[in-house]
Amino acid sequence: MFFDFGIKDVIDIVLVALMLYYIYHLMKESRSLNVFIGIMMFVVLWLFLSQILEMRLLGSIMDKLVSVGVIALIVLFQDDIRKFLYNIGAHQRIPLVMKFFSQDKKNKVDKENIIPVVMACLNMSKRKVGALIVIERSTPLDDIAETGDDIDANINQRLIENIFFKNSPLHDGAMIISKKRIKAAGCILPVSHSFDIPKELGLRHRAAMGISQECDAIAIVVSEETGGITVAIKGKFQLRLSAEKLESILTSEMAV
Ligand SMILES: Nc1ncnc2c1ncn2[C@@H]1O[C@H](COP(=O)(O)OP(=O)(O)OP(=O)(O)O)[C@@H](O)[C@H]1O
Repeated sequence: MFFDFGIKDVIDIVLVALMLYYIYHLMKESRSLNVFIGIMMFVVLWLFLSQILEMRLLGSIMDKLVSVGVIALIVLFQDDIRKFLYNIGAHQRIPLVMKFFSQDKKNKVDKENIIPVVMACLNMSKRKVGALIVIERSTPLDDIAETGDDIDANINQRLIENIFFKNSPLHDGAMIISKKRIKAAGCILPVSHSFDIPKELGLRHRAAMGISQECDAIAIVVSEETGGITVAIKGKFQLRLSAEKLESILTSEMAV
């Protein structure tokens, strides 16, 4: 048995080790480290009892628990599994595939649409009007848009400012910009539970981070408290932006 051990087995072990390390990191981030340790202890005990000691009765009971446990884990960790699969998809994308699935070039938000967004953010920042704007890229945001109210209007600076005006019925929640249109407002975004977000940033920023972690959308926040403009892209914040910087980020990101 020992002599059968070959290069394939080494690769197998390395891949399993990498997978366990990745799961360990994911669970640590989502505060589920104790669950991970519990699962590992159960698996070691199961292998020891059923494979090494060959206890058939206990082994078969544990086999059944493992098959039910896998379903329970999928339900318990559906958000983390989703994030994990999204990360794999995002890293492995080949440019050609990306081109195939992404929006038509003519539907992509361009410079003409970026200016009104930037100007609206600048004005709202000066007046400390809170705002949360999400610009769709290759991942469709239809499910998010459905949580708010349909707008379907041209991207217009005054309309954006009007929507986020404090007494407007749609000022709460996020605005979705898709295919050169303001698609919806008052939308609910997934909130990030990351520990890395500075404590002074509240739910609006957490919601921007949440959507940017789940897809390739660009989220812009204007803080009601400080007037600061922040952008969240792929799980990273760029804080305290000037209008010029916001414009250059949007222009370069939309060109990708
Ligand atoms: N999940 C969410 N999806 C969309 N919008 C949200 C979500 N959670 C909170 N918001 C928006 O954020 C507002 C609350 O902002 P909060 O003061 O907690 O955030 P903040 O990050 O500190 O921003 P600010 O600096 O503007 O105060 C809500 O009134 C709502 O409009």
